[in-house]
Amino acid sequence: MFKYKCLNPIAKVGLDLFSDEYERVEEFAEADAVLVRSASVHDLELPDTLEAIARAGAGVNNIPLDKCAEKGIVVFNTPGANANGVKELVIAGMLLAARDVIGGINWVQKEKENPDITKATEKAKKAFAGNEIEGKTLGIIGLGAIGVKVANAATHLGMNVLGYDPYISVDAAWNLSRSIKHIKKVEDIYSECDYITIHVPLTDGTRQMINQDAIDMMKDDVVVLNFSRDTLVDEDAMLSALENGKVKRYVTDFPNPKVANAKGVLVIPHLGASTEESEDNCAVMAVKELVDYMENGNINNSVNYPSCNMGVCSSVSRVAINHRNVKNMLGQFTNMLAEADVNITNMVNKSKGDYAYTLLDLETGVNKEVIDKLRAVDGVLKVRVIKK
Ligand SMILES: NC(=O)c1ccc[n+]([C@@H]2O[C@H](COP(=O)([O-])OP(=O)(O)OC[C@H]3O[C@@H](n4cnc5c(N)ncnc54)[C@H](O)[C@@H]3O)[C@@H](O)[C@H]2O)c1
Ligand SMILES: O=C(O)[C@H](O)COP(=O)(O)O
Repeated sequence: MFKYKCLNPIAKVGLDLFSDEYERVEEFAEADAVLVRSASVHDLELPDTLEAIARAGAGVNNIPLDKCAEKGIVVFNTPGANANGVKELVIAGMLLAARDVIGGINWVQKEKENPDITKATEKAKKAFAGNEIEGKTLGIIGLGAIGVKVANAATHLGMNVLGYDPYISVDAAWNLSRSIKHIKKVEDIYSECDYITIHVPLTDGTRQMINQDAIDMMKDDVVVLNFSRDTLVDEDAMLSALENGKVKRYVTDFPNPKVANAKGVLVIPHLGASTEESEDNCAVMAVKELVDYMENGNINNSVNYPSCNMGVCSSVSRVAINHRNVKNMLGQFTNMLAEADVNITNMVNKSKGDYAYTLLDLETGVNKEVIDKLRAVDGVLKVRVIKK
């Protein structure tokens, strides 16, 4: 029996994929596996029993990835599963910034008891007029699952699209419309675009990426959209730029006390992935990842451990070892098994950064003594007997 805990509500269609072998628990401390959306895991004490955390979503800055890796806890996310939901809201954000639709709707609410509202509308509407986005230039920083979808959709709306991503994946490049101009220097995005949207993960390298220097390079009346994370933008610099008219609108999906009431900022309450479709997609992908890891030891879409897939075990037993990426680990494991007279029928050893993972299929079962010896190897972080 596996125990799982949901730190946020997770769509039923995903949770229904757990078989009777899984029990939902209320206590984090009891969980073997955890499902989470944006709740912070940083301040939680990670129980020794915890094997895996699946983020039903893209951003993993709410999870202490290294701390988890160090405890042999594999962290997954669900790449692309909510990208369409975000793409649609980014397009909406551009349209809401281009014309004062929200100001107009608020005006109607104020005038709703006015019997002459029809006539008054025709006088008042010029205050809410704006521009069209067709023919304008959109710059996209980060061409991953979301950036690519935004880029392709914007070209269909008649925008000129410039894209910047020095680490673009082959898959993303294949999916990108050929009409998108590949930009090699991010400065060119800043200086050439009427709309700029940022779709990169929050890391120490991207924090405050849109800073005063970046804003200084932008065209007057630029619209900046941030559906990634608030701290990617120096919001003090952004508010000054709105104040002095350099930036026309800042559209953000991340309310905080600084922007919530600031003039010129359109603040959406983190709704990018809050569609039934995205929530379902993320939940299904996250649960499948957890089940495959718990039952087969396979790792798909982990952000702190390497991908590793040996399918379903057809040998007598399978052992999974999470360990540091240092030399001679495999040699020690195979020697120990040979000494115990256990034959290896299949194995995979993969690494990602400082961490590695070894899956071993064995011709016979292994006793506790061998498992304890494997656990005692310097650099081993976790050993799991997947199949006895
Ligand atoms: N508002 C929401 O509800 C919502 C929903 C999903 C994702 N997000 C945020 O959006 C981010 C992106 O999501 P995604 O699904 O597109 O992720 P992704 O991993 O598919 O794409 C991120 C892209 O950013 C690129 N990148 C990284 N550093 C860069 C840099 N310095 N300059 C340019 N490009 C860089 C990567 O190469 C990658 O292609 C997530 O990390 C998350 O923070 C928000
Ligand atoms: O990174 C993400 O996937 C988004 O920010 C969505 O977060 P949510 O699952 O809390 O809506």
